[in-house]
Amino acid sequence: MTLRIEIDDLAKYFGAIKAVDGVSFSVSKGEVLGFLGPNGAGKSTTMKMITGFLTPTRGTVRVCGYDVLTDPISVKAHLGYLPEGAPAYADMTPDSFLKFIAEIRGIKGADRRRAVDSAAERARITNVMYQPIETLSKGYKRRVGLAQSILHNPPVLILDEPTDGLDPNQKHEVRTLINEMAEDKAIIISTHILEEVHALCTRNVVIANGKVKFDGTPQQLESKSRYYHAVVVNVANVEQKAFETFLNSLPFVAQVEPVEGAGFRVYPKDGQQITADLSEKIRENGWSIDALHAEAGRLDEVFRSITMPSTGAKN
Ligand SMILES: Nc1ncnc2c1ncn2[C@@H]1O[C@H](COP(=O)(O)OP(=O)(O)OP(=O)(O)O)[C@@H](O)[C@H]1O
Repeated sequence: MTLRIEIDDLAKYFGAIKAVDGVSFSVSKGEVLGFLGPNGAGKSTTMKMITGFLTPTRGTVRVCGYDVLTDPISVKAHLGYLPEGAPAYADMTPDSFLKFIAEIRGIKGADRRRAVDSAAERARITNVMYQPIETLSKGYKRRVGLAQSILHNPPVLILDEPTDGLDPNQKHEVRTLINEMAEDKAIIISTHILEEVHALCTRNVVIANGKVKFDGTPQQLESKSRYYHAVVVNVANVEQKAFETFLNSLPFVAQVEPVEGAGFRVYPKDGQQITADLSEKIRENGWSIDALHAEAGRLDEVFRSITMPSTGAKN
């Protein structure tokens, strides 16, 4: 595991506002870290500090071993950054914009053409290279931004809400692009779109009020849901009360609740998988199963419980 991004006790205060307040995590090559949190949680501020656009109040950021405070130029050379929203320079074409960025990054001559062509190809914008950026659709604008961020083939990518405001097709395309790049890079994407936890991320950090509330895999995040591994089950020709009593008597069952017109939802003890055991016990009784399916965790519920624990949801 090659560590590419190391963040230690990072903080940024704007006067009395503690936008980021002691954040620590690291990202390795091959990881796509989904940085989740509600509006105002501190995601953009953290990303701006990683990329050297904002100076931390406290703490350190290292990118590929370089400290962002003492070696900002090496840090910028090793990372690509897609800021929130669309790229500036709306009256430029993608071709002139990318050539301009290449120039700033010190890529010259034939290398410049090669870098622009390769980034344009990977971001799938070759068909709009000579059209003013302001006339492009949101999806294409975002892809121009992505092309800009990968122009120098950086080992680290920081993407701030890369799919925000895109339609489902455009979202899918941008996610595919990110997945394609994931293998040999360390990537952080900030998002509040929960479906991206599965579509994109190998790990998630959830922040709220400037502090890390969760750091783990998408599955670990999902397993915090009270619905994780719960099973909805119904049987034919059995009196409902008798069936409920039977379910409650099973050793692996923690709780049973009726589901309107669809039998019962059965919560397992200790989050274990109970589908097979449950179906076996029902068949032992000679009952025939009408419906039986396991539920996934509900990320919206987990997200709420982690970022707003006062709602009383399970944490
Ligand atoms: N330049 C600034 N001056 C003062 N306060 C700021 C500044 N930048 C951000 N903040 C505040 O810091 C907090 C964190 O903001 P940040 O933009 O990092 O959140 P975010 O998680 O990216 O939110 P969103 O999902 O809405 O983009 C917010 O309360 C915000 O108002």
